[in-house]
Amino acid sequence: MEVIRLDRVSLYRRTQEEFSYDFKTSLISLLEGKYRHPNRKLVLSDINLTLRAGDRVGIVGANGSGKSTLLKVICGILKPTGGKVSVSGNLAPLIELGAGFDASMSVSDNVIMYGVMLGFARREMRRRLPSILDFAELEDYAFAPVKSLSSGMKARLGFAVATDVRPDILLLDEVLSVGDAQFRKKCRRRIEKFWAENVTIIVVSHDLKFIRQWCQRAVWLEHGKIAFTGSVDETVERYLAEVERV
Ligand SMILES: Nc1ncnc2c1ncn2[C@@H]1O[C@H](COP(=O)(O)OP(=O)(O)OP(=O)(O)O)[C@@H](O)[C@H]1O
Repeated sequence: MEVIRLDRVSLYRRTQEEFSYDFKTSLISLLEGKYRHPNRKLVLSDINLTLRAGDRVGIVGANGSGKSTLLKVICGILKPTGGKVSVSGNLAPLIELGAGFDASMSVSDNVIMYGVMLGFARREMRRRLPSILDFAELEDYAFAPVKSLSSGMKARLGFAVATDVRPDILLLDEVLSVGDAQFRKKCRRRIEKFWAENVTIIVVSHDLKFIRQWCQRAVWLEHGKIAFTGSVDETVERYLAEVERV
C-alpha cells in the first residue's frame, strides 16, 4: 500500500535579501528605476518519490541540499510551490524537536497542545500525559513553564509526545542525537521497536553507518534535486564517491 507520494514537488524559499525588502525600499528603488525582484531560491526541484507501507528510506546529502526541507514538505509544515504531496496514515514528525512549544505555557499544557497539533483529541492527550512525562523524565516539571527547561529537556519532551503511540509514518531528522547518552539509548530503543513493527520511516542523517544499518533504500539530494536513488548501499557509495571526487 502506497503511503507517501511526491509528484514533481518543488519549493522556492525567500532569501535574506527578500526578507529585508520592505515597502519603503521597494518604492524608492522603483522610483529610481532600479527595482529588481528580490532573489528566491529553488530549494527543492522536481522531486518524485513514492513510499509503500513499511519502507525505510534514508536521505543523504551535503549541508543545505534540502533534506530537512523535504521532510517539512512531507509533514505539511511547508507547502510546496509546485507539485503534489499525498500522505496517508498518522504521521509523527521528529523535526526540530520542541520548536513548536509555547515558552510561557506549562509543560503539561504544551504536551496537550502539541498532541492536538499532531491530530489527537484533547481528552486522549490528557489520558496520555502521565506516560509522556514519564518517558521524558519530566514529571517534576509538569506545571513549570517550558521556558524553565533546558534545550535538551525540551527535545526530550518533543520526542516523548511524538512517539507516545505507534505512528504509521515516522520522520526522523537527526533526532537520535537529542538529550544525554542515557536518553539517547532510550530513544534508540523506542525507534528500534517501531522499526520492528513495520512503521514507514524516513531518516535524514549524516551518520551514513546508521542509514546503512537501518534503511533499505536511500535518496541522495544535491542542490534540492535527487542526484540518485536506489538501494541504500549503492546510493551511499555513489554519494561518498562524489564527496571523494570534489
Ligand atoms: N527558514 C528558511 N528560510 C529560507 N531558506 C531556508 C530556510 N531554511 C533553510 N533554507 C534554505 O533551504 C536550503 C535547504 O536547507 P535544508 O535545511 O533543507 O538543508 P539540509 O540538507 O537539511 O542541510 P543540513 O545537512 O545542513 O541540515 C538551503 O539553501 C537553506 O539555505
